[in-house]
Amino acid sequence: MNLKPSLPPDHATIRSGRIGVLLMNLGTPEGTSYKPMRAYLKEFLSDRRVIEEPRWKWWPILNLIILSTRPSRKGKDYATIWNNERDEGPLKTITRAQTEKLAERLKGLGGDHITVDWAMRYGLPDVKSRLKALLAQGCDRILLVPLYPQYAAPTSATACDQAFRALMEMRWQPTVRVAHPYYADPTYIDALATSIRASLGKLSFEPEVILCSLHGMPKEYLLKGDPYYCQCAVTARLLREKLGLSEERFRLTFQSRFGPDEWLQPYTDETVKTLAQGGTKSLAIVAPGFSADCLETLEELDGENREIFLHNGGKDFAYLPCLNDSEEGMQVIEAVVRRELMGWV
Ligand SMILES: C=CC1=C(C)c2cc3[nH]c(cc4nc(cc5[nH]c(cc1n2)c(C)c5CCC(=O)O)C(CCC(=O)O)=C4C)c(C)c3C=C
Ligand SMILES: [Fe+2]
Ligand SMILES: [Fe+2]
Repeated sequence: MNLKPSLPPDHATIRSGRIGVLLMNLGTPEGTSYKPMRAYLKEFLSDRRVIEEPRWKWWPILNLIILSTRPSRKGKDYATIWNNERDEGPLKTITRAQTEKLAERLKGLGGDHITVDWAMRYGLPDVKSRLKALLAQGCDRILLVPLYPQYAAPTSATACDQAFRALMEMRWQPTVRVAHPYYADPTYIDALATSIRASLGKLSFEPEVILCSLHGMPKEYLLKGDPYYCQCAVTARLLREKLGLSEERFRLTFQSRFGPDEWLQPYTDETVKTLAQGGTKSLAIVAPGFSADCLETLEELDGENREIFLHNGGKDFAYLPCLNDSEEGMQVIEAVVRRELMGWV
């Protein structure tokens, strides 16, 4: 029996049978001058997953106040960490490197059936165009990997929203999976501990206190049910136990507060100041919530918080780098992806 339908001669040929893995991170401006900075901040801060204020209330604050001053101010901050060789933010450089290394590491798994790509929630390369590129290559199964160890609506959910919005326009949707947050995965905790020990080993001093600084979020989002705070607390506890440190020496704090509302506490900058003023002479900060170093780590932690510590009586300060595309970092991303691909390969 012939099961093949007879197709009209102009029937579209659509490639299929491949698996796509899309690494997704936050995004970065296209340049540090006013215009690209404004475009980036406007896209970011217009996202209802990030700012939950009603539109009528938020629109004038954003357009008349924030977007008139913040682009120039933050542009100067970005300029201090910019990758001038590639003319891009470090978040892009590192996410691209993670993608290339992951593709290499997955070669044994799916032969040449797997394509690994990357996209940014805000700015470029955008999620929709990278999804379309995967489909064009014949990926009819796609794994979305938000590169955030801890789930938060303003990061993981909005990246997935963006992917789902693109899927809404497709006649033939791929089968889609979303990687689970990996905040408690032993591979992640082990990788962090190994990386922290190695970084500490290179220092000329032993820090009295290590701050485990996670990106903050309005406290209200936690009260409304976002699991981010609890996942951060689990990561910090597991990491502290793995490193064998007391609660006094290894402390969870939250950085990058934005706007007048209360955010998750304790705040990193206030803790740094209080410690320095209270006589702590040596301090290290690690930021395990970021899968790649970026403005929030390189400028805010290694720049601003270093200044705060040294100006308030501190003597020795170190910022310990993120996992990035290091061997440990790649072990984590590979483990997450391999687990989520089970049943597909
Ligand atoms: C205003 C609300 C914000 C929430 C809520 C928020 C949550 C959140 N963000 C990250 C990760 C990153 N944020 C980064 C930059 C950044 N974040 C906000 C605002 C919120 N973030 C702004 C306005 C900016 C841009 C810089 C600035 O103007 O201050 C970055 C760095 C991007 C880069 O290019 O380097 C990351 C990464 C997480 C994990 C999170 C979780 C709740
Ligand atoms: Fe942020
Ligand atoms: Fe910041």
